[in-house]
Amino acid sequence: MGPHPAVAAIRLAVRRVLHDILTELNTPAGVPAATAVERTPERAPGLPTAPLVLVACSGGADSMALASALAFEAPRLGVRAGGVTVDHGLQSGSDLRAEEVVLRLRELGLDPVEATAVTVGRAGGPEAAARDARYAALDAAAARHGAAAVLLGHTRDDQAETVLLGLARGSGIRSLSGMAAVSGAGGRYRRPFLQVDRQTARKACMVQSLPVWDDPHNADPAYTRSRLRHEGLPALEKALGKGVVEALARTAQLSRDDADALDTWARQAEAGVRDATGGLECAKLYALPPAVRRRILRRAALEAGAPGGALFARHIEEVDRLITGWRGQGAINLPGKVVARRQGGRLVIRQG
Ligand SMILES: Nc1ncnc2c1ncn2[C@@H]1O[C@H](COP(=O)(O)OP(=O)(O)OP(=O)(O)O)[C@@H](O)[C@H]1O
Repeated sequence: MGPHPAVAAIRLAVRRVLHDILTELNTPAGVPAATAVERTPERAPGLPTAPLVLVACSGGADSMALASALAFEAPRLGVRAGGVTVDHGLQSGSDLRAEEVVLRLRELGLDPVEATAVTVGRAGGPEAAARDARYAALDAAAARHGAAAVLLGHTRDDQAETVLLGLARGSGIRSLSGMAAVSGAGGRYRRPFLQVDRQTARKACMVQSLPVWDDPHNADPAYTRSRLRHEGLPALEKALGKGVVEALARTAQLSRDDADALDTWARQAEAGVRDATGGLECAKLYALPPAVRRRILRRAALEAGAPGGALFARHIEEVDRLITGWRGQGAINLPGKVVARRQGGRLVIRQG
């Protein structure tokens, strides 16, 4: 008899990502994919060591399921599997819990395994500060161990929540595109469970008798994401039906593809709207579709020194009116002391 369907689903998701990682490792600089690494689970002495893949594990159901699937699949593909848990130090006893997670990961057969403690600052609010500290620690661990990739346990439900948060910001399809399956420096971070729902991950832990830890923050209504998880999404499901989570996750993928295509178009179009001195020509900008034009304007504002996190859609709309609704209006002040003004037929965006 095969594994429980939930276990089969999480293993398949991880297997696919490990295959991707191996294919990329075997194709540096366009060399056709060799399957040497895949065919030699046990390495002969003298051969380079097998690539290492780490799982970032909080001890919660999603990342414990991920760790168990990695522990199962990695040796079959000639990959070494390790784990890292980050102690945010935000609750008393968090260090003991981190040690417990380390033990569980070791029991699964992962090696190396480590707990790493971080100090969470305040910048950007509690969730963002914890996330920044966590990724810095995971980056450091990946570099220290020379890991080829770090797996994260975000599920389809997390993706749906991220899309809704983006929708509420009202800043275009990039913010609807949720989390990428591959992100970080050199594509370090992988999210194998973006198509796997939270219930499946939880079930997989249950049937494998894996103890999981439920983070009290996940149920704390002080956190926006927690309110969305426990109040927002259930209300949407009640009103729109059960398929809403899947539809939101699909929206993420479609939006990401659209946003990537528009970004590429904008990069290509930019060369055509600049004059010999690099100035932006208003008439040529006017002729472009708004989605492309606004991307060029945003890039120009960022290049001039406007901070990305403070540059909102409404700022770009204001600048856009210098092109599309020109009636002699004055300069537009943007974050980071950047100023956009129209001078003759040129748009000038610069600091000060
Ligand atoms: N303390 C931590 N140490 C290591 N990795 C973490 C930690 N917290 C989160 N992660 C990683 O980030 C992913 C997303 O975490 P988040 O807390 O947003 O979601 P979650 O649904 O609660 O996940 P989980 O059930 O695995 O805790 C986790 O699945 C895990 O891979």
